Amino acid sequence: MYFHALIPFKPVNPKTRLSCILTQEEREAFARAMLEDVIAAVQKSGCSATLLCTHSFKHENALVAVRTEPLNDAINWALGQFHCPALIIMADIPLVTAGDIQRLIRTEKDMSIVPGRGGGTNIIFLKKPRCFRADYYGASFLDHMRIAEECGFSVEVIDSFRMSTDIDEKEDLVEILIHGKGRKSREYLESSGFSIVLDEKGRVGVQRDPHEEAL
Ligand SMILES: Nc1nc2c(ncn2[C@@H]2O[C@H](COP(=O)(O)OP(=O)(O)OP(=O)(O)O)[C@@H](O)[C@H]2O)c(=O)[nH]1
Ligand SMILES: C[C@H](OP(=O)(O)O)C(=O)O
Repeated sequence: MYFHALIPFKPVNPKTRLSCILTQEEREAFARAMLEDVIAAVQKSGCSATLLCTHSFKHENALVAVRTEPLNDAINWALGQFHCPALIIMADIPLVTAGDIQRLIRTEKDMSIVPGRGGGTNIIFLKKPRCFRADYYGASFLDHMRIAEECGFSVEVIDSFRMSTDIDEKEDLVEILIHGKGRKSREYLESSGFSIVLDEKGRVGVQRDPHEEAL
């Protein structure tokens, strides 16, 4: 089956929730590294990619559409252009694999969806994208389930650690350091001096070599 992946991406001043440990320039490089991981998985799954970018951006393996309106408006504009099944996948889930994506697109339902932690939505696969409407932010998983029902879509909810792990906060970096073997995002963190550390209660966190800190 031919399908297309839509990857929203903010190349300028992204991941502000990581400002406590990364400068703007570093956040831009890190967001770009996570994007590379996502594009690699998308391409390996046999899917072509379009980046829906807030600012001008170039990528050798993806088409780019620059859309300056808010995220949901930009996605809904894009969904209206599709004549084939579509995947909406966020650029901050670097642990995703091609096999994970194939699991989504093999669904027998009209739509498959991967929740993010805290009520969000990390990936949606739509056989009829033009009928759907995206509603990210807040408890978007519930909103997307309701919209699917309004559209009359059958839905498969996919439970996957790798796809549910979106990287928003400092604590999330642990998952890349532990599970991100071979990923550009892990390479970036390691080359920037990040490593895992245990606190006095044995909980796993991240630390950064003070010599690598640009803040
Ligand atoms: N096209 C587009 N993509 C966006 C926009 N805001 C975020 N994104 C992308 O949507 C995905 C999820 O966004 P967030 O987790 O909120 O990322 P973020 O806005 O960079 O992070 P914070 O500043 O920490 O909220 C990522 O792939 C972002 O690059 C936007 O306004 N337009
Ligand atoms: C844009 C997206 O929204 P959510 O998944 O929280 O609805 C996100 O912040 O990852």
